[in-house]
Amino acid sequence: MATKQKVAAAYRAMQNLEIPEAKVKPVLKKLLKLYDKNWELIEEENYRALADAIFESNDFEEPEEQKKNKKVNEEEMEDEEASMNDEAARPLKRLRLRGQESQHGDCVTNDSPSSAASPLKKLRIEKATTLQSFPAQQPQNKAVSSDGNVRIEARLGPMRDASSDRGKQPASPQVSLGGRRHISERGSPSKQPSVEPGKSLLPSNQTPHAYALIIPKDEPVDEVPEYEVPIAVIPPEPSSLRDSSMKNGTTRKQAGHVPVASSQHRDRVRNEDIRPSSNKEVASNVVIASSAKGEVKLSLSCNSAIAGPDFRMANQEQLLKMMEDKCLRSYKITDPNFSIAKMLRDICDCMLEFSTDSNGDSKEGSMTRSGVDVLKESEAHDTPIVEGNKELDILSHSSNGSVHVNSFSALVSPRSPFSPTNQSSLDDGVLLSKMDKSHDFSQSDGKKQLEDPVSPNSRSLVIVPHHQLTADDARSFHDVNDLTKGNENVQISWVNETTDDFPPSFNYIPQNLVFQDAHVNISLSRIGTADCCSCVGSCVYSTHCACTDKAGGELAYTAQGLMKEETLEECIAISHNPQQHYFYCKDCPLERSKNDGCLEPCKGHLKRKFIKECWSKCGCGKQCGNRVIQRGITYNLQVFFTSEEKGWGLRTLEDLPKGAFVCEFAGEILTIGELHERNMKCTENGKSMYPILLDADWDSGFVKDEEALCLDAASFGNIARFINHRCFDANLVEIPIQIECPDRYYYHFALFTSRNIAAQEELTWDYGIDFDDHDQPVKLFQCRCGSKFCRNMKRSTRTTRSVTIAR
Ligand SMILES: C[S@@+](CC[C@H](N)C(=O)[O-])C[C@H]1O[C@@H](n2cnc3c(N)ncnc32)[C@H](O)[C@@H]1O
Repeated sequence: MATKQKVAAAYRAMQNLEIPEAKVKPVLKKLLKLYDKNWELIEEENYRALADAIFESNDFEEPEEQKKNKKVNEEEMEDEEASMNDEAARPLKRLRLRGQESQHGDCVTNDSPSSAASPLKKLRIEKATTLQSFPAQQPQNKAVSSDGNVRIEARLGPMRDASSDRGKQPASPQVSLGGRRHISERGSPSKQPSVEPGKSLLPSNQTPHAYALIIPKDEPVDEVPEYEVPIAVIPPEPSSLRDSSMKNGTTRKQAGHVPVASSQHRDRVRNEDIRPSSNKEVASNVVIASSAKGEVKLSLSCNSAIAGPDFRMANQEQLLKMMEDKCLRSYKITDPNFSIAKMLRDICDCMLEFSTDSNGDSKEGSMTRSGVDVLKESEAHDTPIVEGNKELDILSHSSNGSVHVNSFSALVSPRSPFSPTNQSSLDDGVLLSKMDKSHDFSQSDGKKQLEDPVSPNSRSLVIVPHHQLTADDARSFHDVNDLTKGNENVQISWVNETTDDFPPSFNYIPQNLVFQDAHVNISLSRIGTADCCSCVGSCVYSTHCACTDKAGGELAYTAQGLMKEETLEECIAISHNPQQHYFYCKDCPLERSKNDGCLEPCKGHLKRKFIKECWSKCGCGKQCGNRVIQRGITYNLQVFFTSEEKGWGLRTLEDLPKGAFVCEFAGEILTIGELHERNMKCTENGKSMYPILLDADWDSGFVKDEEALCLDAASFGNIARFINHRCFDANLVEIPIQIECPDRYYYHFALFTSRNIAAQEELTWDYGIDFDDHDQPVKLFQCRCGSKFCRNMKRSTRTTRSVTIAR
């Protein structure tokens, strides 16, 4: 049949579905382009691909940017149209390419003119974003499109610097699947290094490619968000593969189904007619974990018991082929170069990028991770020695009916000797993606390095069969990415490049908690009209705000959420010249708490400038500019082992502007009496306390014992417990923030940057210690702050400040 007739036949078929020619034409053109004019694919199943594509294009409104692309593509298509009538269909290049490479884990990106010009593919690329989530096991992470499918996107190739996204909305909702790392409401700089996959995956000069995965939902979804997606195409499914793709519960239309007229209707068809029969109990699991040195372990498990007695193990080739076909057909992946092995390596890349960069995206969108414990780094991980296979491999079945599929590539791990282990979460094998230390961002020059994509050492994948893992190896697959255990808006990783030590064990609490006796009375009834504002929206625009009035009459924060220069300088000046701001209690609660019969005179407390933030009883909203610290940590930080014998420390992974809120010092709220008791116990058993007094307002009147409070972050604390002391020129300054209490005996101890801080710099704060005063609640330490103003070296005669932290 001549092309003209084929076009006419397609129009007719669509006419039967009451689709006007005008709608068919542009989609048909795109489809022809996508299929390299292979009419067979378009005609199959009564033009199902065409109909689906038309419906998809109708379902979603395209964003401006896509429309622009579309226009360009339309122009590109003009030539196509001209030749539409006379050119014979060319061979199916994309499928052939895919077929060629699918036999190999490795693939070469197709940048041929035809693929580059593919409008559909281009639109996909527009949509590309970092893999934020692997939501198959986490329904709450699924982004459900209006056709009832769940969409995950993974990006292959050089990553866009996320900082370029600052202040912009994600291109489409699904892009922000895991908004966690983009949470910064003030557009905090969140740099994402442009890490590229290894040489074998993608030549350095290639443009980014995107894979778009749509996992069919298995349950009806009542409310589905609308997504802006490009025209999606479901290529017809050859009958030879149909059975296999249906088996695992993939919701596909049966052959011969006539596409229906709306996405809602299609949902119904899928849910009612084609619902998988028995996949409710599918017990598959994806475990992704990484170590401090950038190794990523992927473990995919599926329960073979569900397949019944006829279960047989697919060989590697079959499995790859089946999965690739499935992805290309069922999941609407339109990239002909798609390969599963490559996708797995991409997951490793994304994981590495996710865990090492300062980009944002995703607490909620984080990949599915098992609760692999925080465990130790194995030294044996450092030197890969054997060039190995580059393919996906199926290692073994386990005796409990599970099958473990492990992927490996490039290099075989040098680890040895190995001994059997029964790490249940690691099962039978691991895929490790290694990042060469010389390219690690944590190197001593303090700057993140972009990986050399052509260096075989820059990142490689190594396979370590599970049965060869020692307990030490297993420990390296800890949940390194988040010391906060999901308690903060951002994940905070740790790294130790100096010793074999783990971070100390403690309970992470994002906010202060009362230990026992502390009387922190937070109640709405205590907040009078003078203690909360009646502003509407944000107090930034308010002429009169009761909260800011309390703190000096002016909003303390800039529109970007930074502490205003003037306020900040005032706070810094207090820290720098404490003598001028000391006050002395007549009857010091601290001395009273010692209860040793000899009441000593008060040694002085530093009166600080308070900031009052708005709170729940205020008229303003949650986004009010006068609510900064209560939104929590927003910058990318990392705990690291210092090289100056200070133990662990905290550093920033991104540049921080002056006046930025870093974190609050959170811990157990103790009465001063409890502090004293605990101090004595700790002295006896050699334990540490990290106490700070909440004494910045003790001069306001007689402080009752139960109101004289302090915080101890040693056993229960947040990330601030890792911040080391630096005399005088520390880069953080403490500022008391009053939020939910009208009194100032309880307040939040917030740490703000006192200057611009470059990425990788250690964050420090002046504890205000007088290193000459040995009559302090806790033991002093030998200061190694390195400051030229170090009080420990100079043995200053400065009096004791009220804040004391010692080990
Ligand atoms: C709040 S903790 C800071 C985190 C601590 N480095 C760790 O490893 O967990 C305070 C303790 O860190 C150590 N430290 C903090 N600053 C220090 C400094 N400038 N020089 C030496 N040790 C320091 C002291 O042992 C101190 O008791």
